[in-house]
Amino acid sequence: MAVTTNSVHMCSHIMVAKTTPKTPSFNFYENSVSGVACNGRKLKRNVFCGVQAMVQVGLEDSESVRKLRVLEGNLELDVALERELREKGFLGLRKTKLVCTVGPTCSSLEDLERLALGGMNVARLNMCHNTREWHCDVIRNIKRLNEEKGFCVSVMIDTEGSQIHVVDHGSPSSVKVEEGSVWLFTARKFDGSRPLTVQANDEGFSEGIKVGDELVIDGGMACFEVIEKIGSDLHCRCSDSGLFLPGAKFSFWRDGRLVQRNHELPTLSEKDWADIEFGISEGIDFVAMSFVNDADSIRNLKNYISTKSSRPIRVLAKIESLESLQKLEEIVEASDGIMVARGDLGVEIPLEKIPTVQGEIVYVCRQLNKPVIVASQLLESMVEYPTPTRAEVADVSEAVRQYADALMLSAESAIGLYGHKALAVLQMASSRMESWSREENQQSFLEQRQLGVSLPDRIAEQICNSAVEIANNLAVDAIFVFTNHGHMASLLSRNRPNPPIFAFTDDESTRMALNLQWGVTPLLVDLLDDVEANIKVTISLVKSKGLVKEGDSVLVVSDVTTTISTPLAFQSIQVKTID
Ligand SMILES: Nc1ncnc2c1ncn2[C@@H]1O[C@H](COP(=O)(O)OP(=O)(O)O)[C@@H](O)[C@H]1O
Ligand SMILES: C=C(OP(=O)(O)O)C(=O)O
Ligand SMILES: [K+]
Ligand SMILES: [Mg+2]
Repeated sequence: MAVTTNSVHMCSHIMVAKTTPKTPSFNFYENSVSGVACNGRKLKRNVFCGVQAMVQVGLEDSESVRKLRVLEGNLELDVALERELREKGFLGLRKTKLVCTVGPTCSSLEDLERLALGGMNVARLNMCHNTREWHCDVIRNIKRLNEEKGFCVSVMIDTEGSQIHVVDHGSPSSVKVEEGSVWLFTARKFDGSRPLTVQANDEGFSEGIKVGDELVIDGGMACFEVIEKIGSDLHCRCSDSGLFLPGAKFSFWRDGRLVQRNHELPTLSEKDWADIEFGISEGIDFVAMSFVNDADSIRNLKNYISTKSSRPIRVLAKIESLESLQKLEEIVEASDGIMVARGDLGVEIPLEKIPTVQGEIVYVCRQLNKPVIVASQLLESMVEYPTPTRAEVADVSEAVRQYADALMLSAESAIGLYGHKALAVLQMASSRMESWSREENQQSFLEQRQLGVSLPDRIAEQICNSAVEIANNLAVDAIFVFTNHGHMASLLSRNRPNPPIFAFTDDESTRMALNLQWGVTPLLVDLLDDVEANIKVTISLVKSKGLVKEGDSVLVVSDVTTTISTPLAFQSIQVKTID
């Protein structure tokens, strides 16, 4: 079949070829995709099936056709992953990625190594806390583990952002609020703590607030009714007793709806910009931007980073306000990934809405092919106890069932005594739910998004959708993908295939970014210009590590250019049986 458009010539081949034991060449037989599928049975040895779509790019596009470096290679495989692979085999590999917040109880080299061995894929540094020097030491420790011990842990900084909250006076960790008691909320500073007085960090905290509005602390820790407003000060009577925790956040409600206020606080404060600058100089992989309210702030930061850093840094948008939910699609499109920041989100939307909103965010991210992290309070009780509540395990399992790319620990790892245990719980719960989902085969069909997507992108998407269907039907042991910027790897991941995806790249920042994508094991390898040679080299490298053996089958997807003099971009699928 050949389709000709103005600047792009496209022809698709579907081939099945069989080798004879002694000759390396293939005899090709034309066949159809349905002829390739073997209804879940394993391929016989020496059978080679291939589906290829070739795109001949017009001359004006030839510059953009990527060239791969020609170098015989060395395979960099994460040691924690290698261990897991040996223990559990390909199908047993955990697909859901794990993010750990690093804090005082896990910041030493030994503790970080323990977390890395326990499956931490990304280390998160919350710039709200501690000094830049402290964060610097942590980042250097992680880089050291990666370089010296062969781990592959990416680094994320999470900006402090600007938000209205209670100023912490260093008073007892929690203050009791009795029903009927009347409290003063003010932005005025005073020394030490004063009874029944709460200081807000911003003068505009009560702008637009009226007598009769409801003031909710931390999404329901305590509730007040505004009974008097004098200047910017509010007198409030407690209507539902509870607790004030340090740095408590508040939201105002009127007639059952959040009072949205466009206060003047910028998404990135001066301190945030300085922290980002610091992150760039330390070679971080991700910036998670707190309190994103529109796509512009994401685009600005991405532009800024591209002018300041020679190495790409992925920008993740934290969805933690009502406004960001209202502009979800545009924010997801503009960002490199999303964090469902349930802690603050639970202050701005009713708690009972969190599970469905989380499901929607995860779904939109998958549609738009962006990785998504489900964060906050997953195993909160493990901050104090060595075992989670059953409800927490159910919450973790639900996030895995929704096919989130990653799960995140916050205080559990940052200040808890059982951070490594919490990580093990995530590991076990996600592996269990993944295999259950696989058995249920609840692969939900992805709508085909056609609008606004260019033809080469659509080809890559279709190739990856078909590749995953073939991989699942043939029950191959693994999917190999050769990728420069991780695009094909993420399109494969988006289909949540049964076999693991091994993404070979020679770009270090691509490798670190792919650490956040469901089911993708990113490997750094020197790639050759020749697709067939890359396949040969990587298979033999993986084989030499004892990770694949004779009779195993792998499906290979590549989106690299050819060596042929006419510029050709190949996107191909092949199934190889190891011999
Ligand atoms: N770098 C750090 N230094 C000290 N404490 C930290 C650090 N990172 C996190 N924490 C602690 O862990 C808790 C949970 O982390 P996180 O959820 O990231 O922050 P927060 O609760 O402020 O939103 C924080 O409240 C804080 O007590
Ligand atoms: C992850 C979150 O952000 P932070 O911990 O920075 O408040 C959250 O609010 O859930
Ligand atoms: K933060
Ligand atoms: Mg938050």
